[in-house]
Amino acid sequence: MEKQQPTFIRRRLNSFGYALKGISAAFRSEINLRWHVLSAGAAVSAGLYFGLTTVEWVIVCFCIGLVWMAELFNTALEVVVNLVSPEFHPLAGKAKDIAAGAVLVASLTSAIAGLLVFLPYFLALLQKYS
Ligand SMILES: Nc1ncnc2c1ncn2[C@@H]1O[C@H](COP(=O)(O)OP(=O)(O)OP(=O)(O)O)[C@@H](O)[C@H]1O
Repeated sequence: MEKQQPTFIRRRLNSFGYALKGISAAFRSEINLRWHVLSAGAAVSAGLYFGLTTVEWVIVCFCIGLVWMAELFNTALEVVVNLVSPEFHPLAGKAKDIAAGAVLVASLTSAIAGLLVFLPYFLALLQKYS
């Protein structure tokens, strides 16, 4: 008897499951990702406290997503580099350094955007209590 092909929805659900498995694997092996989750938690808490506008929430969400995405790509690239070049090789080092550079760019961009969003709220709070 012919084996039944998984339905479109089943295949989509499987892909979603693999993606979650990947995020969970990266989360378990990468200490940096845990820091990013903590920072995201702090930003969301501050956002709730200050009552950000919709546009400000969009900026905060994009910044969090940008950093997590960069870190996940960086982790995936590190895994592939370790697989294909477990020995020392200048190109392996270069690939890892460039991927780490992408995370740095994403983090700096998010830090600047975060400052622009939150600084006025912090200054207003300081003024209120001074
Ligand atoms: N196979 C290799 N060949 C040459 N240089 C390497 C190799 N592996 C790592 N390096 C160098 O050592 C640095 C640190 O590598 P490592 O794999 O520990 O990544 P990392 O940046 O510490 O990542 P993380 O802390 O996110 O796991 C790299 O950025 C690269 O410069």
